[in-house]
Amino acid sequence: MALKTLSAKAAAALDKELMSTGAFSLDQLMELAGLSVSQAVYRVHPIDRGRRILVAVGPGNNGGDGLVAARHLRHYGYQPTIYYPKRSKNDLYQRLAKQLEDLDVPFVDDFPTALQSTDHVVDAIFGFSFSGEVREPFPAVIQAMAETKVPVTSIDAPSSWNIEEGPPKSGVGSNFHPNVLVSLTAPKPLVKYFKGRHFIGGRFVTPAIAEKYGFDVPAYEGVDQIVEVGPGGLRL
Ligand SMILES: NC(=O)C1=CN([C@@H]2O[C@H](COP(=O)(O)OP(=O)(O)OC[C@H]3O[C@@H](n4cnc5c(N)ncnc54)[C@H](O)[C@@H]3O)[C@@H](O)[C@H]2O)[C@@H](O)CC1
Ligand SMILES: [K+]
Repeated sequence: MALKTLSAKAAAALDKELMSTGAFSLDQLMELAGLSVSQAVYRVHPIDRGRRILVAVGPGNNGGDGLVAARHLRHYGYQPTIYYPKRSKNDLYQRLAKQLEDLDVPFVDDFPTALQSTDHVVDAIFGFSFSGEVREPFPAVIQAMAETKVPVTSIDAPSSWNIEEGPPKSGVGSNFHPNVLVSLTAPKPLVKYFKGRHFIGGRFVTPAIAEKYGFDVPAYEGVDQIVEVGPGGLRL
């Protein structure tokens, strides 16, 4: 049976609701989202497969999740490197970047070169608020992720994919098929085009919210922040 999906509009409304009537702060949700992603990377890419993790960080909250994941991965013993070309002036992102700098995590300007010496990539460029055609400087980054043999884990959406309709039919992103996807809260409709390992993360939703938005809270086990589900959002 297929898992219920959340449209981009519903995902944005749910986010807003969690941060208003739900009484969460963005920092809290981002911390839990990033923690989920770090656990998924640990699961699919154990440390003995190579410690070097390149995190491609976009300008919004998807990027923030990537910065948080990088910090947790650093504490697990990985060696993250951050590509963050459009740094936000927002205080939250500045603090997340400072926390990484204090752990001596390097920030690099040249993504294709960094890609040549990494063991795994985390795609934290765009999430459910992406729309239209990919603007600079990200087309070359998406293209490099599409062509690399290094495994890629995408946060919430493969960046450049349309949230409802999946990979673009042509141009940037049409050949981008990441190996792993961590859907936050619930999968987005694009999962039906995704063929890799698929996890749900973001263990912060109440049963009442899940019921209101029409999806099931996955059966997280023990202290896990992620649950693996089938590729296109099918239950395993
Ligand atoms: N409730 C949840 O599930 C949570 C979701 N979070 C994350 O927040 C994400 C959504 O964050 P945001 O709404 O900030 O948006 P995104 O991070 O998805 O992207 C928005 C940014 O991308 C830019 N952008 C959009 N289309 C573009 C294009 N075609 N070319 C270049 N730039 C483009 C926008 O200008 C904006 O700066 C989710 O996907 C998820 O990763 C978490 O941080 C918090 C909890
Ligand atoms: K992404």
